Order: sequence, then structure tokens, then C-alpha cells
Amino acid sequence: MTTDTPMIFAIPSKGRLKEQVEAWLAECGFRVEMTGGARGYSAELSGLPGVSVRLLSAGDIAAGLDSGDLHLGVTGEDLLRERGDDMDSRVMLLRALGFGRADLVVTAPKSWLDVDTMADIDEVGHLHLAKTGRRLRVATKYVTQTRAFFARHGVADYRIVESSGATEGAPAAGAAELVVDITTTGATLAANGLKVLSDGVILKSQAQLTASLVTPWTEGQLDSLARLLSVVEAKGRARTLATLVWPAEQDAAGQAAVAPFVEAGGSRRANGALLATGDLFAAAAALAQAGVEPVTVSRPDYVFESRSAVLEALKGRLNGRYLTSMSKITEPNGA
Ligand SMILES: Nc1ncnc2c1ncn2[C@@H]1O[C@H](COP(=O)(O)OP(=O)(O)OP(=O)(O)O)[C@@H](O)[C@H]1O
Ligand SMILES: O=P(O)(O)OC[C@H]1O[C@H](OP(=O)(O)OP(=O)(O)O)[C@H](O)[C@@H]1O
Ligand SMILES: [Mg+2]
Repeated sequence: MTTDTPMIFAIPSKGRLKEQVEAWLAECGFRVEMTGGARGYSAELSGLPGVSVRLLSAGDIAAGLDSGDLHLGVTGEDLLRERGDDMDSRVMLLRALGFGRADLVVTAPKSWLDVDTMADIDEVGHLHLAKTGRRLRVATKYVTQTRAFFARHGVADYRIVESSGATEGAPAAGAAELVVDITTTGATLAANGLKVLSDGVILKSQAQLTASLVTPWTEGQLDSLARLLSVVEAKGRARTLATLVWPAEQDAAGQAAVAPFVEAGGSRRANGALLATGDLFAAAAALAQAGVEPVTVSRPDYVFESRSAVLEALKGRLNGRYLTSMSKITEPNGA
């Protein structure tokens, strides 16, 4: 079924996530076709009608999912969590995409030799306040997550200095004592003489395919999501599996040899099996041992399954809450 109002799907228009998102979509077999010219900010996905693609900054995608202006988007989990401690009530993370990885961390100057943990920060905070009458300053643009993390560790004697760029330079510039920022290679922290506290990892972030729970979803829009998700999940599954094929006349011996691997997370095929790639060499050895040959191995492009647990979980969360009046969600039936 095609919808009259398309599902709105936002992807990064710039920055470090842009190319990786485009590569991921291409790998799934979708082409992003710009509508309104190559320099426009709207597009369609080839082969997937009913989806309107918007190109936005990663930060705006998090905001649009949170406000309900978008149905679906790809952005960093760090940016989503920054929308509020209660963000899980407004958006649902559908799938971690394995790229755009960055850690949100609490850092202190390397020269603070006695400081290694959040408990040390608590102590230093008290001392600093007693000695100077001022609170320890923490430079960050991740205010929400910094507050929640410091509270969880019982650290109260600090204040946040909001920073929107070059945050790691704050201590050297005399603008703050501590820094909370994201790091990937650690090069920026090292260049600024900062170290990550041993219990200072606030979030291990990566790009997430995310649905808004506050936008009204029609049945047709959920159908579009179902099609997109089935392809994305089929591609993800394919990456973890390999197909083994052996001669028909040796099928009984072949199936017996791979039975333990099928049980551990594979499935039988006619004259072959679909197995976890991690089991591949052990299975090949078992087949050789049983005298089954030749065995050919290939990687599937997609492995489709009829149900998506993630989609059913999303429907469960939407059920009766934000659906438009015309649409009705069928409960996942146990059949
Ligand atoms: N090394 C990194 N540095 C910064 N962001 C990274 C890094 N690796 C992954 N990311 C992720 O990329 C996203 C931010 O991307 P980007 O800076 O392009 O977007 P933006 O913040 O919306 O744009 P702008 O910084 O221009 O406002 C975040 O989710 C972040 O976690
Ligand atoms: O651990 P690293 O590999 O060194 O990467 C982390 C740094 O990269 C990003 O800055 P960016 O260059 O995007 O500048 P920004 O501060 O303007 O976002 C991020 O804010 C960190 O400063
Ligand atoms: Mg940035």
C-alpha cells in the first residue's frame, strides 16, 4: 500500500555522518535521488515509494525526531540523548548502524596526577570551593548528559560553562577546569593535555536509525517503514551469515556434519546450510572430516525474514498513543 502522505526520513546533509549514511543506504541497495536539483535538500529513495527524504544537519535531525516533525532519521545517539533525560519517551532507537562512533567523556588536565575518577572530582570540587569560593567549571556543549552523569556520581560542586566549539581548549584558555566532549581517536584530547577519567565514559555513541514516537504515524507510513526496515535488517543479517553448498548425493552426511552449527544459529538448506560466519571454518573442517566435498561457500546479499521484532516493538509503543484517527494498528498476533 502506498501512502498519500509520505513517511519523512531525515539523513545528514553535511558533516562526518553524511558520507557514511549515504554509503550505508547504497549498501542496502537504495539510491538517494535528489528532487529539486542537486543542491536541494529533499530527495527520494529509489525503489521505495512513500518515503520523502530530508537532508538536515545531525543536530536538526535529533531535534526534528524529538519534536515530531520527522518520522524517521539517522543521527548520533549523543545528539538524541542531549534532547533530555526523558528522550526515550519521545523517540525509539531502532538500529545501531556501526558507524559515527564517538565516546562522550569527562576529562581533566593530565597534570592533575591525583585525579583519576569521578570520586576524585567530587573531592577536588569540595576543596576548590573551600579554597577559592568558586565552583569547578566544566566546559561542554553536552549539558543534559553532563548534569545527569555528575548527579549520578554525587558530584554537586561544579558549574557548567557552555561551549559550542573548540571545547578542549577551555582549560588552557582559563575558561574551565574540566571538559566533557566527544572523542574518537583521542588526538584532540592529547593535543590539549587532557585525560579521560577511568570511570568517565558517559556514553558510547554511534549513528542510530531512530523513529519519532510523538509524530502521528499512519498505517501507510508504517508500511513504508516496514519495507525500509526489512531491507536494512536483511542486509545486516546477510553480513553475519554464509551459505554452504555440497553435492546432493552427500546431503545426509553433510547435514549430519553441520548439525551442531545449525543448532547454534544457522538453518538447513537443500544440499547445504546457512551458518554464522564465525562457525564457517569449523563447519568446513567437520564436512571435510565426513568426506563431504566439494563444499562451496558464498555470502548472501540479503537474508529476509518475515517478521521484524523492532517494528513490532515500535508498533507496541505507538499503539493507541500517537496514531492518527484513520489508522489502526493490528496487534502482532502470536500466530
Ligand atoms: N570524531 C568525531 N567528532 C565529532 N563528531 C563525531 C565524531 N565521530 C562521530 N561523530 C558524530 O557525528 C555527529 C555530529 O556530526 P556533525 O558535527 O556533522 O553534526 P552537527 O553537530 O549537527 O553539525 P555542526 O557541528 O556543524 O553543528 C555526532 O553524533 C557525533 O557523535
Ligand atoms: O578524538 P578525536 O578524533 O580527536 O575527535 C574528537 C574531536 O572532533 C570533534 O571536533 P570537530 O573537529 O568536529 O570540531 P567541533 O568542535 O567544531 O565540532 C569533536 O568535537 C572533538 O573535538
Ligand atoms: Mg560538530
